[in-house]
Amino acid sequence: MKTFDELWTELAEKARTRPEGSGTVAELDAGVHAIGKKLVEEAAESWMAAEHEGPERTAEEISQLLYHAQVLMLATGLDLDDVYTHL
Ligand SMILES: N=c1c2ncn([C@@H]3O[C@H](COP(=O)(O)OP(=O)(O)OP(=O)(O)O)[C@@H](O)[C@H]3O)c2ncn1[C@@H]1O[C@H](COP(=O)(O)O)[C@@H](O)[C@H]1O
Repeated sequence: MKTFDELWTELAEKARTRPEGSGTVAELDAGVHAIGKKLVEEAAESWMAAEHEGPERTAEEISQLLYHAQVLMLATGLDLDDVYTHL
């Protein structure tokens, strides 16, 4: 298990060091348009899971939504504080 902040630290490091085989690096290379599509897809899957598939599947989809949100932040050069300032 990892927290949101721990995932951010891991993904930022992947973006910086670009290790072979990283899905995050591949997604960053695919660009903002492709990442945005994944984000919307996971949002829809979270919604569908919440309505029809129960809390465990919903949590899984939301975790993927958070992952893709972080990848979009990395792709656009945002840091956590840039987002937190709006909370
Ligand atoms: N938490 C995640 C995570 N959540 C979602 N995803 C990606 O989002 C996809 C989920 O999308 P889908 O539900 O559509 O499932 P899918 O496998 O894409 O299905 P298809 O579209 O392939 O049919 C997964 O396949 C992963 O590519 C994630 N990829 C990585 N992480 C974590 O990010 C860290 C870095 O990962 P790497 O960059 O791959 O080393 C690790 O700690 C990982 O656990």
